[in-house]
Amino acid sequence: MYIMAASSRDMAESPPPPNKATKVELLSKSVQELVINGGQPPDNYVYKNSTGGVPDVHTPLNEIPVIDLGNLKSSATTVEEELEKLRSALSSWGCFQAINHGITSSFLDKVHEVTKHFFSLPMDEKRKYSREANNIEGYGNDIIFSDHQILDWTDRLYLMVNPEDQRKFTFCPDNPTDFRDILLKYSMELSLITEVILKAMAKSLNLEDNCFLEQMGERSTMFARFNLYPPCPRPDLVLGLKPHADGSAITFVLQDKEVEGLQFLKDNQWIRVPVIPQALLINIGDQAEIMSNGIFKSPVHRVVTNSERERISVAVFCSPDSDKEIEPIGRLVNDSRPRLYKKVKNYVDTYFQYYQQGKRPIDAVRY
Ligand SMILES: O=C(O)CCC(=O)C(=O)O
Ligand SMILES: [Fe+2]
Repeated sequence: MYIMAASSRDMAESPPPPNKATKVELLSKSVQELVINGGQPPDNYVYKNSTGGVPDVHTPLNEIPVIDLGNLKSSATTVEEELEKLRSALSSWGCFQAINHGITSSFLDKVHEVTKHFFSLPMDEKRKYSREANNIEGYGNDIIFSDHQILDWTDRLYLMVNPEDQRKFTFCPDNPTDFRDILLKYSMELSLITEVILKAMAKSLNLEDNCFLEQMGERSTMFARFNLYPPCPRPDLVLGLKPHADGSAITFVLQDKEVEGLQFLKDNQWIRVPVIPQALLINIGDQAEIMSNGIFKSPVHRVVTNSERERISVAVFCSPDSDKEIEPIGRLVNDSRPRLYKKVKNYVDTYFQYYQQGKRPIDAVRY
C-alpha cells in the first residue's frame, strides 16, 4: 500500500462524500482512456533517469518462498518445519506465496471476475465511483502532488473495508451486482488468514502467540485496492506501479492468473514473481517490520507493464487500529539487537507525508 493518501483518520473526519451525481471528475484521464487513444505514453508517465528508462525490465524468475498454510495449523505434524520456513521467508524476502490457504479457487476466480467486470464498464458508469480530489477512496489514478511526479500506468478502485463503521458504500460498485457481497466475503476470509499468519509469525520467533495480533488492536483497518494495468506501448520506459514498500502490517495480493508483472527487490536485484494459480502472494508491510524490530523485512516491490495484455490484481492491506501505538515487541529488543524503531501511532499518516517527499517512510521512525 504505498498508500498515497489521506489517512484513515482524515477520511473519518472529512465530511461525507457527495452523492454520486455530484462527484467531481477524475483529475486526469484514466490510463484505459490513454490506451484507447493510442500513441506514445504522455511524458509524465516516462522514466528518464540516468539508466534511460525502467531498470532491468527483463529480470530473473527466482524462487519466492512458498508456504503451505495448512501446515501452520498446530495439529499438523510438520508445523515446526513450516514455521521455520515462514521465519526464514519473512526475514530474507519479506514475502511468500501462500498455498492451501482455505479459500476455494472458484471464489478467487470470482474476485478476479468482478474486478474485471467493473473495469470493463463504460467510463461514465465507473465515474459514478470516482474519488474526490484529495482522497484516495474510490475510482481513479494517482493523486498529483507535483509537476515532476512520474505517474503509474494503472487505474484503481480503492475501498476501505474495515472497521465496518468506516465503509463508504457510495464508492462501492453496484455493478456487477455481487461486487459488494464478494468483497465482504473475501475480506472475512482474509481476516481469518491474517490471524493465522500473525500468530505463526509470533510462534516462529518463540514469542507469545498473540503479540503481533494485540498490536493490531480492536479496530484494525483493512483497505482493498483493485488494480487494472492496461497494456503499455513502452514497458521499457513506464512502470505499472513505482517501487515502494507497503505501509500495512500485512498485505495480500491476488495476482492475475495469466499475466505476470509484480517484482520484488532482493539483494539489489529485481526478481519476478511467478504466477502460481490459486496462491495468494503475501508480504509484510512497514508496520510488521517495526513490530518485529526489523527481523521481518518490509520488501520494496514494483509492477512492470507489458505491451500485449492487461493485468488485473487485487491488493488488500491489513493495518493496526490507527489510534493504537505500535512498537517493537519487548522480547525482540536486547543488547545484541537494540531497538531500531520508535513508538508510532497512525503510521499511515507518516507514510503518506514521507512518500510524497519521495523518501522511504519507515526511515521516519528509525532511531
Ligand atoms: O499489482 C500487484 O501485483 C501489486 C500491487 C501492490 O504492490 C500495491 O497495490 O501496493
Ligand atoms: Fe505494494
